Order: sequence, then structure tokens, then C-alpha cells
Amino acid sequence: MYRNVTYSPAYTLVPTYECFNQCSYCNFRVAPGEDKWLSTNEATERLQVLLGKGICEILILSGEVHPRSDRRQAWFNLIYNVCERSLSFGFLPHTNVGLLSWEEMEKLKQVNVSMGLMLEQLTPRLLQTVHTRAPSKQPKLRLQQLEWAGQLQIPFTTGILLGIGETEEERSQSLAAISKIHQRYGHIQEVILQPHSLGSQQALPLPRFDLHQLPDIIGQARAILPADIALQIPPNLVNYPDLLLACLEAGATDLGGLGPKDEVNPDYPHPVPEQLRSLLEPAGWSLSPRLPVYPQFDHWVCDRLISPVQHWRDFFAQIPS
Ligand SMILES: O=c1nc2n(C[C@H](O)[C@H](O)[C@H](O)CO)c3cc(O)ccc3cc-2c(=O)[nH]1
Ligand SMILES: C[C@H]1O[C@@H](n2cnc3c(N)ncnc32)[C@H](O)[C@@H]1O
Ligand code: MET
Ligand code: SF4
Repeated sequence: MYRNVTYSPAYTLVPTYECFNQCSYCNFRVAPGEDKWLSTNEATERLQVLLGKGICEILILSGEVHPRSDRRQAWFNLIYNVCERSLSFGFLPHTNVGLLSWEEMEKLKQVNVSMGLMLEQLTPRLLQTVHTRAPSKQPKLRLQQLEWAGQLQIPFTTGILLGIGETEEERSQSLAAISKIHQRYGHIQEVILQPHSLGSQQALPLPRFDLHQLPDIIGQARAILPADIALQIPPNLVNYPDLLLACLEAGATDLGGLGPKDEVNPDYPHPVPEQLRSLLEPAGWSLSPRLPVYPQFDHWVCDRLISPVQHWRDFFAQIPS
């Protein structure tokens, strides 16, 4: 019998690429003030053409405006409006725009079925290396964000970035920290194991992450994380058929949001589901679409999100597998 792997049919909207952080591995960022922000009208036009294509998730992914900048409010309003507009078309928003205040998270919960923020790594050592100029990447602040998400009952996606200078032990400590927060609040729906991948835009070339470690790391993550947390790996960054299959055997359960462009790693286009199926099915894996909120969290979504979530559950249920 087939075992199942999931993915989320997704489209990414980027309110702005400008970011006050400078993570040295980033291929996304442009300098503050040097990017033309997305307008709500432009977002509307992009969303319009997605209708009827089976795309369920709108991933709102952004560079960050400093919390004390006088442009912060405009930035936040744009994100909120893009989420609202996505909902008005019947799509389900998932926002990952970096660190937010409690109030900002509380507001975005009203217009998102789930949200996300990568822990990256727990060790503060990286503040001396890849995160020297990235104040948002302070592990304490990221943990606090995960904690707030739990207190606000927001179904949450987090994860770790692999190969940015962490040791094996530090990796386990990062996963243990995620596990601990989940034990307290029960809100982590999935953990992404994201191999750092070299791109053409990054400031400093880090050593390439050795992808062959991934199945072992997945095994370790499975042992540390509770079984109700899904384990996600990005198939465009794990772009060797045998390796991808080995990752599934090791315990990965999800392939994340797949769409026309990986905005974070534009040098690595996402595979299309049909392409993945031709690899997975002969090895005994079925591939099925999922929502950006996992079913066990449906009772946490805000009232106005209940009916679109139900619509998509029904829609995916009637697709023949
Ligand atoms: O296409 C991508 N999607 C990314 N996603 C999207 C993600 O796969 C889906 O939005 C979630 O699984 C919800 O369906 C992220 C979401 C997060 O909450 C946190 C980090 C990421 C990172 C990426 C990414 O690098 N590329
Ligand atoms: C949105 C998420 O994308 C991840 N991210 C940022 N840059 C890269 C890269 N070069 N390779 C892989 N993942 C990256 C970070 O973990 C961030 O939190
Ligand atoms: N800036 C946010 C973060 O790093 C999300 C996008 S990263 C390309 O957490
Ligand atoms: S990874 Fe996110 S926070 Fe870091 S520079 Fe890129 S956009 Fe900014």
C-alpha cells in the first residue's frame, strides 16, 4: 500500500524585498528604501489570475522594516491588506514576515489560517558570524515569538536552517527547544528542515551544506520532535531523486508550499506535483495536496476563516487519488 506525502499548492506574494537585516546567506534582500513595495492593486491582479488553478495557499513572505521605523505601520498595513485581499478571493493566507510584536501577531491571526517563523538555530554563536548584522535573528527574540504564537493559539510553522555554521549538537538543541515550546502550547504544526543553499545573490558564500547528511538529521529530528509535528523538506533544495526518497524513508512527511517560484531560493525552481509523482509513486509514495493549516488546528482559526477552510477541505477530499 502507498504511504502518503503532502504538499501545499501555493503562490507567494512579497510585500517588499527590503530588509533591515543582512543575513549573510540571504538571496532575497534588497537594501532599505531601494525596493518598490507591492501595491494592494498589484496583489489583486496577481491573485485574480490564480483563480481556478487549485492553488489554496497564499504565502506572504517579506523583508523586514525596523520596528521603530516610521514606515513600520505602512509595512504592517500592507501585509494585513494583502492577507485580506487573498481571503476575499477565497485563498488561505500563511504569513512569514519575520519578527512581529504581540499586537501585530494578534491582528494577523484574524486574517491568517497559520503563520510561520524559522528559529534558524538556537545558538547565539551565530550572532558573531552569519547574523552579525541581523538583529531579528536573536534566538531569544525568535523563541519569544514562538511562545507568543502558542499563547495566541496560532497554528505555527517553524524550522531550522542547516549548514550555517552550527554544530551537530547545536542542531539537536535547536530541535529540542522547538519540542519544548510545543509541549507547552501544542501549536507547532510543522518543522522545516531547510538546507542552506548557495544562490547567486548572497553577500558571503558560506560552504555548501552537504545534503547527504539530511536523512540522518531527519532521523534525529523525528526522535526529538513529537509525532504530531509534520517534518517538511523542500524538494527543490533536495534535488536528487534518491536523496529525496531517502529523506522520506527517514521520516519527512511534507514537501512544503510548491508554486511557480521559490522567492527565498530563486535559483532553485520548485518541481511541479506531476514531476514529483512520477518519482514518488514507483517507490510507493502517494502525493496529496494539503491546506496551510493542519486539520487538528481547524478549531483555532478565526470565525471568518472557518468556511474557506472547510471549502478547501471538501475540495481536496473530492480529488481522486
Ligand atoms: O517556497 C518557499 N516556501 C517557504 N515557506 C512556505 C511553507 O512551505 C508553507 O507556507 C507552509 O508549509 C504552510 O503551508 C516557509 C514558511 C514558513 O512559515 C517559514 C519558512 C518558509 C520557507 C520557505 C521557503 O524557503 N520557500
Ligand atoms: C524564510 C526562510 O528562508 C530561509 N533562507 C534564507 N536564505 C536561505 C538560503 N540561502 N538557503 C536556504 N534557506 C534560506 C531562512 O531560514 C528564512 O527564515
Ligand atoms: N525575513 C523573514 C525571516 O528571515 C522572512 C523572509 S526571509 C527571506 O524570518
Ligand atoms: S533572511 Fe529574512 S531577515 Fe535575513 S536578510 Fe533575508 S529577508 Fe532579511
